[in-house]
Amino acid sequence: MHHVVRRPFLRQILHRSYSMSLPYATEKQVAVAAVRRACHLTSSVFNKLVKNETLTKGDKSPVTVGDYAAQAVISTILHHAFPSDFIVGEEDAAELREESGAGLRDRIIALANEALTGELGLGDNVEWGIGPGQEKTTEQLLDAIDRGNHPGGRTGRMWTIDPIDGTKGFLRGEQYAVCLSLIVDAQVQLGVIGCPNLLVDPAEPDLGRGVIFVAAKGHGAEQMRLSGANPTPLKIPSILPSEFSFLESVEAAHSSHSFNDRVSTLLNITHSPVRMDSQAKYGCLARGQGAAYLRMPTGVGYREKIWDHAPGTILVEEAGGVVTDSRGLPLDFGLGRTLGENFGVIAGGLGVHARVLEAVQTAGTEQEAKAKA
Ligand SMILES: Nc1ncnc2c1ncn2[C@@H]1O[C@H](COP(=O)(O)O)[C@@H](O)[C@H]1OP(=O)(O)O
Repeated sequence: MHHVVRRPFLRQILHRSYSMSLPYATEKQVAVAAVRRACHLTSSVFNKLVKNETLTKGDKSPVTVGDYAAQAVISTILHHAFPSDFIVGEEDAAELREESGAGLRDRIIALANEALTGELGLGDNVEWGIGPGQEKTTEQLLDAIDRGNHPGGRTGRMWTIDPIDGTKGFLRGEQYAVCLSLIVDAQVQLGVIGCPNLLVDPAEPDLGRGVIFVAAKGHGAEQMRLSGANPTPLKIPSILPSEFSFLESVEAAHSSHSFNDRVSTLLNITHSPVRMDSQAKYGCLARGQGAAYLRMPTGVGYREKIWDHAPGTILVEEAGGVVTDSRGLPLDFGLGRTLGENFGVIAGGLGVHARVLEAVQTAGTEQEAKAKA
């Protein structure tokens, strides 16, 4: 009798301390498992279709194949674990449902099923629709891709998926990222960024490549191996690095290199910027590689997408840094699928961010004066 009375109480206490320690513990496990499988998928697409050039001329780009298949995998896992959550994903399956899309569709379904049915790994759970024997039908996988059509907004639980962020880097065999975030009532609660090509430790190249960055609101940021092993907390150094360099896009069309040059000059930075595709830049910043990430628009009209910044923003903030737009305003993830009125992105450690913001505003004023003259 004594035993029967005590057990629920104990369970209650255990549950309370567990949920106090990490309110989105299950979401974190599911998100890491989904990103890990998608990373293996995109690496295998690269090895099969890009490196070995097995695509024929009429085939769709390997990016398209990887993008669709990775979104199908992540969305399927999320739907099994959290059936009522919404998803804001980059892709929809309209093209794959057309008669002319049959070849592409078959390839994507095969890849997605291969990724979903792989052996269970560290922390995996069969209830998330993964593991041997868990094949899905074509219709189920196309529906999974289409579930990414949520318009976003200020209220509710929604996941953002960018199945291959940094498509140019993916094709060059350089950096790209598989990105996932959970947003609740417009606040990012969880961010996971898988970087299959990123060195585990730039100081020790022998450790190899393949990293997953994870951050949960109020609970810090960490880096782990693709397998989930070796979770290591991340903290942006609070002092100004002696070798200050910016992280910036490789693609000049995505971020103004000349504006960054001017900001560097204003800050007396002598080191060249580190150019890298995708949200791997946020990951590098969070682990102290590069002092700030600066992304200024190259023209008017392009609106940044929430899936391109939600995981990176929480990662940098949880590592002790600050992320704002070029006016110093927080990024607003509650305006729909884009960041709306936010103009540019500045990310950096606490002190560094303030200095970069000041220099960005000076460079902006100069630019406006020049345009008027
Ligand atoms: N004109 C643009 N300005 C800023 N970002 C852009 C622009 N065009 C595309 N992007 C986005 O930049 C991201 C990659 O950024 P990075 O240069 O840091 O690797 C992609 O998600 C891409 O979106 P999309 O996938 O719609 O092409």
